[in-house]
Amino acid sequence: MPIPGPALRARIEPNATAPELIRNFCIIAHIDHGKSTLADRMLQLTGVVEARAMRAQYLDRMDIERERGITIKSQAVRMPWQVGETPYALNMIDTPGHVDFTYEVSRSLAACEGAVLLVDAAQGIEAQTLANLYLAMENELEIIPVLNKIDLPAAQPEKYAEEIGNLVGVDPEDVLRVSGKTGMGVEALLDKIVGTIPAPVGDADGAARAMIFDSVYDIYRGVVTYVRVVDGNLNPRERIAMMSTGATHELLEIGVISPEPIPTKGIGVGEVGYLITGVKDVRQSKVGDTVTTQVKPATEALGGYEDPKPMVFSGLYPIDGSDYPALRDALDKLKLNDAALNYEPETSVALGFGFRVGFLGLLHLEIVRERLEREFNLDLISTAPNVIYEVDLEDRTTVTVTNPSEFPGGKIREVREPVVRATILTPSEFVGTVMGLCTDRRGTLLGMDYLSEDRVELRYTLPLAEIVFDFFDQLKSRTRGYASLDYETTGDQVADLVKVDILLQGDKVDAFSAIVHKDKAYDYGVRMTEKLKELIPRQQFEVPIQAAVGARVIARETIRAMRKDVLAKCYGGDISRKRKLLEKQKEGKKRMKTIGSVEVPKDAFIAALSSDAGGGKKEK
Ligand SMILES: Nc1nc2c(ncn2[C@@H]2O[C@H](COP(=O)(O)OP(=O)(O)OP(=O)(O)O)[C@@H](O)[C@H]2O)c(=O)[nH]1
Repeated sequence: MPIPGPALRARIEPNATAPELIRNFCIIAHIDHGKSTLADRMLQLTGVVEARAMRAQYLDRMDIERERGITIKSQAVRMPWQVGETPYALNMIDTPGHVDFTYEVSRSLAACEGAVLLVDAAQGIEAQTLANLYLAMENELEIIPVLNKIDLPAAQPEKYAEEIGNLVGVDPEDVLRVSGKTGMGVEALLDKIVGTIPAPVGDADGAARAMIFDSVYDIYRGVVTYVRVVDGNLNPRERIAMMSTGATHELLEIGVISPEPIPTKGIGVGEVGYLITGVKDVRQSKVGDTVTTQVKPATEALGGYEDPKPMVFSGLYPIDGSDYPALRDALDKLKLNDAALNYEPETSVALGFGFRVGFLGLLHLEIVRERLEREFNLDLISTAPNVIYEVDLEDRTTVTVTNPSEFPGGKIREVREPVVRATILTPSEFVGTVMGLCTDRRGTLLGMDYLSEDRVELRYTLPLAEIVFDFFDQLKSRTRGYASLDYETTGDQVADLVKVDILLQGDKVDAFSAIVHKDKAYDYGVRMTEKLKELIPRQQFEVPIQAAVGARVIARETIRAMRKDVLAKCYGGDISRKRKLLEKQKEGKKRMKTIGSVEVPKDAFIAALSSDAGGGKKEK
């Protein structure tokens, strides 16, 4: 994408560094409600990206984001906008809409004074609409409610304007109606942003303080750090300090993004821009941290900083053991660009050398796994996702378990599991179905409210282990896609949990072990042995499959031996057919992991848990 020419650059570099001419806002919404498309349209309307250069969802740079149509990394971009004779600089932050990335959303919100709350006019308010609205209100942002996709025949603007008006406390007539796709209403929205969102305030003469709200590794420039300046200013060539660690770096470049990096002479109060210091690891430039200057350091950091904490763990193993060094190097590279990625070496009896990797959630797990396979050409096995358990033993010691194989065998006094507070929005017709699913996943109803005559908000406490795998898929499939989910961790609870082991030919396969509630152990054992019987191909010998709790076998299946050699029917036949069969067999072996003497398909480790995982009863 070419850097804008002098004419455009002149418009982008107005004297809008004055805080009263700056508006910092973000776009927040439920997944797929149109944030990125609206951002595209704003880029075009403000002339920052000419129509011919526009690719749909311009700001979603990662391939996976574009293929999956979801925004993962927040992007900040500065847009010039004139109201009357006055030129303004609008700093827009397009935020991730997925529950895995709530921390990043919260840091983007902290960099703004206002938020465009976008609601799909054909869907209405969803769970993440509420979650992001509450986050924006916690940050005391000015909210501009907007109905999007009003070009859709299924749009019901009157109905949902009423819903949003009740929620945000504005007259439904004041809810803007736009179409990110056609551009209708977007100019009026830009004017409303200037007229409604307050200008940033700060102490221009104070010690510099800037909040990091994104940090991206670039293979050519090293880490590009996105900041919002609250006090003072930052200038090229001065030394800056990270307040969470005290580390200092020389500022090699500073500028604004519009939509590509444009170096400037510095950024001051209220400005949103980027810093390049030459560091190579995003961990040296943490989202939520405060940047100050070494020469005149601030005494107090800006609030809200947290180290990202992994919520879900999974084992990652190369199918081919000789790929272990390549997997380690690939994780080291991904870590440069993903501050939330945690991993450490792990050994499995069944799978060999691998890593126990911590993720923010299931989408984060899938994205990392896809990137490892696609960008580093690795063939991987990932074991079922686990949460962190705390196990108190009779001898007063406590074991932290992130891998079922670490679950202690001794006398257990108490097991604690993480729980979340879940918000589910559903049409009223599915309330019973949703309550049944939550009860089955050991949920406790906290309350329910009718948002309108046919939309209900349900609030549950649920064990994290019961939702990390396929709760969301089950929720969607049982409500014909209409229900939506958001959750946040709220601590832990004591639970009666046991470890269920799976044995192949009498040998325990640690990669298949799982920690489930005692009441669900039998169902889980039956389902896993049945599933594995389906997934593991017949071998030259009989393969007994057992599920056991400790020494007690609770379920078993047997895979009968294969009667004949694949080549049996083509002895004496044409050589090409024989070669094709052997090729096919070799191809098939690449996707297999040999455990003991049994060949297990790599997907068996996840597929075995599919359809109704999480130890739930056999669901209808
Ligand atoms: N008809 C119509 N479709 C739209 C409009 N805005 C977005 N879409 C479509 O809705 C889908 C989601 O749009 P995105 O802009 O990716 O939504 P998003 O909120 O950024 O999605 P996430 O980044 O995953 O949260 C895409 O297929 C868009 O083409 C609109 O105004 N009208």
